[in-house]
Amino acid sequence: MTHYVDSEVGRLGTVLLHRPGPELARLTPRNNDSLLFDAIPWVGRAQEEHDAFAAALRERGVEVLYLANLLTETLAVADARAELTEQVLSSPRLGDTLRARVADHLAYLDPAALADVLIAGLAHEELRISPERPGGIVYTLMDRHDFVIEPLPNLLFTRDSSLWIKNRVGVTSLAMRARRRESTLTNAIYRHHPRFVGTEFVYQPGLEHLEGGDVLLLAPGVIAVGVGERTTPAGAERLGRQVFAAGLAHTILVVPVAQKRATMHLDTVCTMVDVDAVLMYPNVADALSAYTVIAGADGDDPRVDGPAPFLRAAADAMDIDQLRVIDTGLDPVTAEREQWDDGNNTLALAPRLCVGYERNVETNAQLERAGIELIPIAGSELGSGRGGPRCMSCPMVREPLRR
Ligand SMILES: NC(=O)NCCC[C@H](N)C(=O)O
Repeated sequence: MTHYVDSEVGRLGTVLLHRPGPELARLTPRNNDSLLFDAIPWVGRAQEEHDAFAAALRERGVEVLYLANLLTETLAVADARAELTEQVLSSPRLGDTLRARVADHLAYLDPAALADVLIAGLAHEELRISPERPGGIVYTLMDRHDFVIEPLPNLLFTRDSSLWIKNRVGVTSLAMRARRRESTLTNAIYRHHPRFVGTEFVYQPGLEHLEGGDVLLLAPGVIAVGVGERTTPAGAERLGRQVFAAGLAHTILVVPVAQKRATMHLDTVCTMVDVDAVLMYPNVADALSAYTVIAGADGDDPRVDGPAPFLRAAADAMDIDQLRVIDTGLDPVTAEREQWDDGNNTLALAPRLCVGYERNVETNAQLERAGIELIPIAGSELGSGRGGPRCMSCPMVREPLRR
């Protein structure tokens, strides 16, 4: 099975999604901020919206893989099960007594039930504690709203916890505490699931912070990396070194993005909709700059040029006259509203064909006017975590772009 992605827009063949489940039901007004959601989603409706998203992809011939299924299959491999169990048990929050109780609890779960716990976490009252097997001081002092194992409601955004560059997978190093454990799951899947046997890695968890939402494959050999709230300059440098060493790219554009929730990743302000066109938030488009990092010859340090305006630097690196820009919204206020609602965050299924949230009416009209076909999906509940179709998808196979 060959997984291969060298652009943002080559015809999509296979994509990794996560259908939201019980982990979303963990969100309450007490914890939604720390779990990185702006509202409390209606879980059933979010699932319906997600099923419609997956159906839209399948109708266009895309193979949809679900993370929970891959995880369940991975947990049938003894080494993977041992590794993932060990990882949750190693949390210093637990202490030895509670750790032993949690270990007992996990040991009896079949792979599907264990996958559920790794994704949805374990609430205080779900751990059966008896007088013969007490939870100790840690369990006693826990608030009943605390989690013994924290849930992963942002697993929905599969874009961020792994990425593919050509035939290599990168398992990322997520910046926010609420998301760090996500990459233990993707790491285990790519290392142990039979589908991925022999796959080489271009990034590993534990390295400098890097999230997939910041990585845009502008053209074969040219990668833009946003640096801001989630990806650090050191993460961008590390990715650059690793892709250069593996011969996966010749140029990295390092693009500073404001460290704000609305612009947490580069793909919240810019996504590609054609081989030479981006959908971009006009309130930042002109201010966005890029440093061009070019692979050194024979292991020399890479060369860093710039800063230059992002659109100019990108066109030069891509070896095209210019990168066409389609604006989010029409006027600045609509643009701001629609950027917040992930109007920029489209997923391309092929050049000039993409999926976007239906609610971003002006942005979608702009796309149509520019000759881009938009497949609208509902996202009133899905969007409460601040992510759109690109964030909710990790392409594993795209038709290579011919240059
Ligand atoms: N690539 C993306 O922009 N992903 C969206 C992630 C949303 C999630 N609630 C987060 O704050 O990390």
